[in-house]
Amino acid sequence: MREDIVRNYEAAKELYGKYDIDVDQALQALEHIKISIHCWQGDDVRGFLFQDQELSGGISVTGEYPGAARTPAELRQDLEKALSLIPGKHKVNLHAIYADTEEKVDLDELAPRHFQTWVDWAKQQGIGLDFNPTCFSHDKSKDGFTLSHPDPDIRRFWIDHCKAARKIGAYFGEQLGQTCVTNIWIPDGYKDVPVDRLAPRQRLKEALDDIFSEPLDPAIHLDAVESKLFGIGSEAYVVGSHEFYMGYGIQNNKLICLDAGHFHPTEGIAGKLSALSLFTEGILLHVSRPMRWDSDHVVTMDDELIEIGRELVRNGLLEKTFIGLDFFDGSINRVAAWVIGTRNTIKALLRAMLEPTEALRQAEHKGDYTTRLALLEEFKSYPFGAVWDYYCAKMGVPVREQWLEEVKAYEQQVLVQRGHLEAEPSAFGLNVGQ
Ligand SMILES: C[C@H](O)[C@H](O)[C@@H](O)C(=O)CO
Ligand SMILES: [Mn+2]
Repeated sequence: MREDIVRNYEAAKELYGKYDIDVDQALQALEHIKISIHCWQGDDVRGFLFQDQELSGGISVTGEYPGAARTPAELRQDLEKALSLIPGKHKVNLHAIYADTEEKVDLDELAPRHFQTWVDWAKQQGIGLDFNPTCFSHDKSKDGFTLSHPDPDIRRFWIDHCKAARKIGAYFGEQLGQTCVTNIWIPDGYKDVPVDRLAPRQRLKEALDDIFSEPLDPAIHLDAVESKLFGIGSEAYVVGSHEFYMGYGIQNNKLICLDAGHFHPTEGIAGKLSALSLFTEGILLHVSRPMRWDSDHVVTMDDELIEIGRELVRNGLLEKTFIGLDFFDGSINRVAAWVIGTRNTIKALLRAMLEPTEALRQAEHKGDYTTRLALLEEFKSYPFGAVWDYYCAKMGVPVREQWLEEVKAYEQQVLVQRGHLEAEPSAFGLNVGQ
C-alpha cells in the first residue's frame, strides 16, 4: 500500500483515538455492510422483457448520455465495472423486467428459470440479489392502477405477478445463501382529488394479504412494502401512502421501505428510523436524492445522507436495516452514477462510525448542548477522508477519484461502441483520446 496513505491513516487513528474511537474496528464493521445496488440505473429503467414499453408509473428518467445497457449481458458487464470500483461485497437489486430469457413470457408467468443467468453471475461475483415485481411499464397498468385496480381480472394479474416475484426472490435467497428482500412498490393513484379514498386501499390490503398468504423462510426471503406521497399523474392521491404501509408492515411483520424521495420535499427519512425501529421487524431503505420532487438524482454526501448514516450507526440499526439505492440519471455516465452513489453511501456510514458518539451522548444527557454542537462541528473537519482512502486501498479498489480514469477508459472501450449511440463523444463532455 502507498506509504502516504498509511501515514495519513496512522495520523488519523491517533486523533480519533483521543475519543476512544477504534478506527480498525470501524473498518471491520464496514466490510460487513452490504449495499443493494439497483440494476435500473444502468439502462434508465427500461428492462429487457418489453423493450417497446415506455417507462410509466409516474417515474421518469431524463438524459441521453451514451452507453445505456441494451442486453442483460451488457448490464452485467457494466455492473461488474462498477462493483470493481466500490469497496466491499454487495448485492444487486433486480426488477422483474430484467428477466434474462428468450421466452415470450408475461409478468404473471415469470419463474426462477428466467433469472438463472443472474443467479449464476451473482454466484461468480460472490454477491447477493434482491428483487422487485415491476408494477408499471405494462399494458395492464396503463390507467395507473395495479393491485388496487377496480377490475378483479386486472387485480388478479398483478397479484399473480407479485406472487411469482416472491418465488423468484426466495430462489435467489436459497441459491445465494443470503436473504433476498423482495420489495413491492405500486404506482396506483389519482391525478385529481378522489371521492373514495378508502375503497382502493381496502382492495390493496386484500391483494397484499393474498400475495403474502404463502409463508416463506425469513432466512432466505423477506418482504418489503414501499410507500409514496405522489407521482407524476398521481399528484392528489396515492393508494399506498406512508400511513397505509406503515400500518400494514407493522401489523403483518413486513419490512417497511422508506424511499428518501417519497415524502414532502423538505421531509427527510433519517428522523423516522428510530421511531420505526421500535415497532418493525426491519427497515428497507431506498437511498435517493429528491430535488424539488422525486427526481431520483444520484446520491451525494448531503445533509440527509450524513444524517441517515448517523441514525443507523448511533442507534445500532445496521443489523435490522437493508440499505438499497434508488436513483436513475441518464444525463451522466451510468457506471459513474453507481460508483458515486454507492461510495458515498458507504462513506457516510464510515463518517458516522468515526464520530465521538459516546462523548456526544454524555454531553446531551447532561444538558451540555454547547459541547454537543462544538464537537459535532469540529468533527466535520476530522480526517475521515484519510481513513476512507486507507479502506479503499485495503479493499483493493481505487483511492479517491482514481476510479474516474477507469470509468472514462471503460466509456471509450465499451460504452461509446454500443450501437444506438451517436459517436460524437465530445458533445457529451468526454475527453476523447485521453
Ligand atoms: C424502479 C423502482 O422500483 C422505483 O423507483 C420505486 O422503488 C420507486 O421509488 C418509485 O418512485
Ligand atoms: Mn424507491
